[in-house]
Amino acid sequence: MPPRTPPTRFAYLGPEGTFAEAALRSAVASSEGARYPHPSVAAALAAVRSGDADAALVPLENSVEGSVPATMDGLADGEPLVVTREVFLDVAFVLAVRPGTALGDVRSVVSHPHALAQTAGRLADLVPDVVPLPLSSTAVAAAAVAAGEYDAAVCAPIAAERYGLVPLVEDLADTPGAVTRFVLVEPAGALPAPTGNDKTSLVAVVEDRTGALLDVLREFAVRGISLSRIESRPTRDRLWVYSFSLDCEGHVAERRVGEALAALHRVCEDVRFLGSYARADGRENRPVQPGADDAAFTEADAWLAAIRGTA
Ligand SMILES: O=C(O)C(=O)Cc1ccccc1
Repeated sequence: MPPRTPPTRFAYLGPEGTFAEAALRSAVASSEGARYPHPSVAAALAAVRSGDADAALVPLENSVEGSVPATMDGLADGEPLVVTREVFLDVAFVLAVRPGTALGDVRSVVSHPHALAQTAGRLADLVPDVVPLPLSSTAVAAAAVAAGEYDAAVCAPIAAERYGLVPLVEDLADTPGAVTRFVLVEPAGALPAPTGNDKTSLVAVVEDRTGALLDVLREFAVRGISLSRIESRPTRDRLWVYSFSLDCEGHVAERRVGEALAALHRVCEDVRFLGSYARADGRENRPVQPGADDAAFTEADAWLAAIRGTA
């Protein structure tokens, strides 16, 4: 495999001050490339697809709220992209206002839907008469409050500072300790080398028939591959036809994972490979079961070749 050219132009869900920017900063040093804010997840992914950026850092899921649909769907559809890295970030929210605003003055609250969902209980207590409004990111919300369009934003402390706001309430999350999983996405073909502790992501579209999901799961189970996430998403273009978005342990370069993907390719309507990348959630993959490691596959190949007289 030729060595990959590391990305140097990074798109992210902007503007400055988003959690996505913080995740990108934590993963990629300034000396390794330039960061370009984009107004939406779709725009950041489009920048990679058009070649304007080499990679995009976007939120994928949150430990409290679940997946970010814009990212799930943006990866499942359109020109293929792959995840080359996952980045975990602790998120802490503040209720940010222009200096001088008191809680009693707050008539509107804005933020990213995930931030609003994770602070819904506290907001209901603090500003019961306000119906929070979703915007494309926490930092765009902070900028809109600074511009006087709304009274308060749910955002990162750093975003409040960046837009000249003050934190009226700190530690706003209903569930403390929430973690968001971001992914670095590159054009299809980028494949980091296996590290021995990797994950593989994919989307499988199955026919509407009895046992279709079981057929998908079986291909992993018989090869001793553990799944770390599975969820269904509507295909959108076909009514009541679903795709399954999943992460499994292992790297596509490993035989058991490669063979599971090849088997899915045979039995599913469609399979989209979404990348193999180093596991970064602080956990270790389960030990590979006896008979499921690469050496066992190679030995079995030799055995079969001998039977067929092709050795
Ligand atoms: O809007 C942001 O700052 C993002 O990066 C998306 C997001 C929103 C809420 C929690 C985690 C990530």
